[in-house]
Amino acid sequence: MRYISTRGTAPVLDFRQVTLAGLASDGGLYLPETWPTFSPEQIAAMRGLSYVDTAVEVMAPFVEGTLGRDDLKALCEQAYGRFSHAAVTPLVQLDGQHWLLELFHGPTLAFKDVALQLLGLLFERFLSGSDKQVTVVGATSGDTGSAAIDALAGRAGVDVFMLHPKGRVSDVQRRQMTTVLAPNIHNIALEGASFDDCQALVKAMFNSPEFSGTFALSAVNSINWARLMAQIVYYFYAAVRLGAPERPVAFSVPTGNFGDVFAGYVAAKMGLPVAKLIVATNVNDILHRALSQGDYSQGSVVPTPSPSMDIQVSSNFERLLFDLGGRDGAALAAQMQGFEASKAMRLTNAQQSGAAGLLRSDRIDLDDMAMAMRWACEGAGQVIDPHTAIGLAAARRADLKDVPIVTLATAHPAKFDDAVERATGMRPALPARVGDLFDREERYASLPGTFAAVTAYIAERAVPSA
Ligand SMILES: Cc1ncc(COP(=O)(O)O)c(C=O)c1O
Ligand SMILES: N[C@@H](CCOP(=O)(O)O)C(=O)O
Repeated sequence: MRYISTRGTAPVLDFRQVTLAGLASDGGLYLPETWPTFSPEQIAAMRGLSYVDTAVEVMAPFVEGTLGRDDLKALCEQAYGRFSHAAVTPLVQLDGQHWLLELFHGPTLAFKDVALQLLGLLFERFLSGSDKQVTVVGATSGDTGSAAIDALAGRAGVDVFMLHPKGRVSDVQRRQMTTVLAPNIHNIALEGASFDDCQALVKAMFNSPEFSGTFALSAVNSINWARLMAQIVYYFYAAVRLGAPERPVAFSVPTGNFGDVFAGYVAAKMGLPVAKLIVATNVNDILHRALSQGDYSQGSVVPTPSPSMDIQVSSNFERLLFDLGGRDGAALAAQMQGFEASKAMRLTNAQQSGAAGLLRSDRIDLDDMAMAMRWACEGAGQVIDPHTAIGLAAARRADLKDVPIVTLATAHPAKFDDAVERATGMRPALPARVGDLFDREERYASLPGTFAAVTAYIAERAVPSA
């Protein structure tokens, strides 16, 4: 499989190269040159497969030329062996139409583990035997950071510099990052910053010829294609269990950086019968405005009880616009450069109507979020986190008849215990597997959110490429 950039001019890469590369050198994002597809018979043959075997079927076409099926299977067994549920991503029925797909049974209690446990092993595999030292620069609103740190702590050949917006992640999220004291892990809390500011700094580092020429930069955010590839798997796994390919299934996805829902879009391109993908946002609703009105204009970020979705520039939306706009790299580069200059853009008619076939969106406010948490708790005995509640609220008012709707349960409720308690009166306990999180020493740097301050901090600690 070969990978191309959304902006058309970066070199074409193979899977190993794209995994280590992160952002493309033309500022774009990598994606496969063509979408592999499965016939209904091939999808039907996934019935009864374990999560690992489903993962091998779904991901094999993307790693072709770099990893064989046996190697891929061994990596998946190792990655998903750390999950606390035998089904890895189990389905839980709420009522006659609604299901939760629990994605939080990994080591750091959020869906990010599904991809990052594998990505950590891919880094190890692709760097072994070389003396290359990779500098991972990442931005997090809480969950990517903890999952990436768990996956990469102590690994040879990788230093991790993780930026988070100071005071805008939950206590559990922060501690999951800052109590990991491995020497290759560096947490940076950016003062007065939002996740968008952190993400913009990361992209600026990739786009700086001087900085990216000095360090072998790599990414663990969903700008890295391998992240999305691993997330496609659970759409197949869930839909097949609910009757695909004969019965189409809809998914409701709590959305911020548009990575998780883009993985669902790819599953549909690969032949999975997806009735609808519901893009559920909180009040930081740039994606809802874009999909419902064609207006992709950046507002300022409002802090909410679903902090991981407090995002107003959704990186992976670029991948969707590229695919829907006929894969014209030059046109997309001009559109994105216009957005970067003015913080606003209109979707083209082709992009808007292309999206409308599969995607619909909704914006969920605080009251609707709290109501969904109470409904799940009182009606179905399920305590859910605020992000999942946003997905569930959108699913419940989607008006899709006769179709099972699966809401992606993206985080364990205990990661957001204060918000859950406020809405439901129940305070979820942290699972034993996270251990004595609140007794451990924390270590992180607090820095002003400027390019100069952050790059100076990294340059003092990272190993320059040869
Ligand atoms: C718990 C949780 N739910 C939902 C999201 C949104 O996912 P995405 O950024 O892939 O749209 C995130 C962050 O990415 C998250 O951490
Ligand atoms: N919600 C995320 C934000 C980063 O998203 P990513 O999927 O692009 O890594 C987080 O928790 O950090």
